[in-house]
Amino acid sequence: MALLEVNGLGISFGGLRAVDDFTIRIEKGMLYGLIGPNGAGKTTVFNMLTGVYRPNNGTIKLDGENLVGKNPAQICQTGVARTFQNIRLFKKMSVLDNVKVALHNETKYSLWTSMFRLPGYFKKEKEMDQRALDILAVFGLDGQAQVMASNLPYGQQRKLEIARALATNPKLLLLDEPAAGMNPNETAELMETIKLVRDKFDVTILLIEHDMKLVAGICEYLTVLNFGTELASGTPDVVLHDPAVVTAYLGE
Ligand SMILES: Nc1ncnc2c1ncn2[C@@H]1O[C@H](COP(=O)(O)OP(=O)(O)OP(=O)(O)O)[C@@H](O)[C@H]1O
Repeated sequence: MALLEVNGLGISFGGLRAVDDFTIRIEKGMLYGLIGPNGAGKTTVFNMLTGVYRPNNGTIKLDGENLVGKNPAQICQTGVARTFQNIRLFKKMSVLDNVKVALHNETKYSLWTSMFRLPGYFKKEKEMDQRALDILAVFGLDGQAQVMASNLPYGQQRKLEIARALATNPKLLLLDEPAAGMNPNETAELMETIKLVRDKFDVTILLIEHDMKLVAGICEYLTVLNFGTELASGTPDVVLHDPAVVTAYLGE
């Protein structure tokens, strides 16, 4: 059984069929790319996978568990985490706290314990500090744990977003244009980080990206969307040379 199985997914906004009959299977541990021209429906697919939009048609299964009809918090608990096209960090919070907020997904101490700061509270907080620091270390951000998120350079803010998503302990990580706004050096570094994340956190990754160097460099399989429907699917060397895909990108 594939980790993610999506069949016949579709959604309309008024008269616009934004996504139609979208079908995808992603095996555990895969690095999968979802690409396509602007407005093709890629982010809408992410919004359906994460419960932001409820699809009009189709099924979504993660490890065999149905996701359609669950809300975003329930889907996060099931094991799906995401980052956004535009950075959505808690800008006035420290780097460490940005990650700790996501760890609260699994904190189990009682309201009583936290209100009265009982010993269990401090023990749990210390454990969480350490877990957050361990995650940050993978991104080389542990040294900046106390820095305010908004004071990090752009490339590091993007990494912090990925670190925060990982703190929810996902099976499936969705990255929406992780290289957007990055310079070539930052993008090259990000490519290594994404590969490291997949291996170190034993996570499956589906990413949307316009940077074809990144897509060709790290994705093992691709699906191309165009006007809400699948244009092509396959390995990058085949898909990126497909004349229909080239034409869609050039807008001919
Ligand atoms: N909430 C909404 N209401 C109305 N139309 C929407 C809504 N969300 C998305 N759309 C439309 O659905 C289509 C697909 O949009 P989407 O953002 O998924 O494209 P995309 O492939 O992610 O594009 P980009 O690469 O530019 O981010 C667009 O025509 C968009 O305007």
